[in-house]
Amino acid sequence: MTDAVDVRIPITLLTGFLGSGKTTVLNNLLKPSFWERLLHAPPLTAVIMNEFGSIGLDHQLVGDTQGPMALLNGGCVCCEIQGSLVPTLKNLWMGRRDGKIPPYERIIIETTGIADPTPILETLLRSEWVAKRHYLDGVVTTVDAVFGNGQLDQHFEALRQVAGADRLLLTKTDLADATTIQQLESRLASLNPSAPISHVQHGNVNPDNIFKLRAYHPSEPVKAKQWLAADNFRVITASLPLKQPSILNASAPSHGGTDRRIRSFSLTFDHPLPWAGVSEALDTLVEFCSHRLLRMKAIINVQEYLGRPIVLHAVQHLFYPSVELPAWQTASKRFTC
Ligand SMILES: Nc1nc2c(ncn2[C@@H]2O[C@H](COP(=O)(O)OP(=O)(O)OP(=O)(O)O)[C@@H](O)[C@H]2O)c(=O)[nH]1
Repeated sequence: MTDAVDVRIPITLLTGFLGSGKTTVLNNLLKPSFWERLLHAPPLTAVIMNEFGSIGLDHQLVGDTQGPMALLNGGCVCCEIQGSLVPTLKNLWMGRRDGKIPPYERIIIETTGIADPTPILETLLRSEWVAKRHYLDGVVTTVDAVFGNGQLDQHFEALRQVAGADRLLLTKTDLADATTIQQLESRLASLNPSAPISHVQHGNVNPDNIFKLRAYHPSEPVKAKQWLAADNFRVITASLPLKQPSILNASAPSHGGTDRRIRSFSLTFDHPLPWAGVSEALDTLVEFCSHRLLRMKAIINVQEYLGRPIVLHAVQHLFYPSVELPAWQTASKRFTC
């Protein structure tokens, strides 16, 4: 599907550990004055804020917003109140359809600081009702430049927020020294090689790092290449046959080798692969490793579809329908995932 025909509403998941600057970023994005500087009309945005406490406070910190705001309080939308997300999206959508709320063009969901984004992604991607009317544009994670390292050491949620991100915003770089920032950046790159990292001070973010990421929706070869960011991964060269224990147990050290709980790697194949083999390998991956798999992205050169790259992605055990791209961008047609 291309931009021209996809009229569904994009959803951005804004996550990040406690106090890492999510609301500060959100606040800026919703301010008309922020967009005036960019000579751009602010997109009318609906916000869903999830707060842990039964009385939400964050929404009171959000200034002027022209779009609707929905609050999900009293638990985390990744677990206790996971079931509230789709009804909230439905209420917003029906209000928009019936003209009761402004016709918002996009949605930002701000999670709690201790949310695991993966179950939220699952909820969004699994619901047919949601998928018909919305698409997940991407996951944006804020990381505190001062406390980020310690939070990654101590809180598994912080690791998962980083590992599941499509963009990483390193916040409070005005407060951290250059060495701390550099060390944290290389740790983030090792945890999630495919997510570009931007420095953000006081929420002053470039909207291009938040919107139109189309992270689950690569519609052109050029975007697909950026989306995969395969060059940043440690490569494991694999050979046929696909269904090999070595692939399933692949555990290449991450760049820094410090975060043993989450590792990232890529596999490349020099020759086109038979679809049956790919499919069997993926089934095996789901059967034996899905509980350990956070995210998978692939561009595959399949024997049966020569010349047409096939894009695949998964969040945990959930695999999404493959997308066929019109052509390969470069001469390289290696299967990378
Ligand atoms: N100096 C500095 N302070 C910042 C920056 N970004 C955020 N802050 C401050 O950090 C504090 C926490 O920021 P929030 O935006 O509320 O963080 P949050 O992630 O929404 O927090 P929770 O909702 O509690 O998880 C606030 O006092 C912000 O003003 C920054 O880049 N530099």
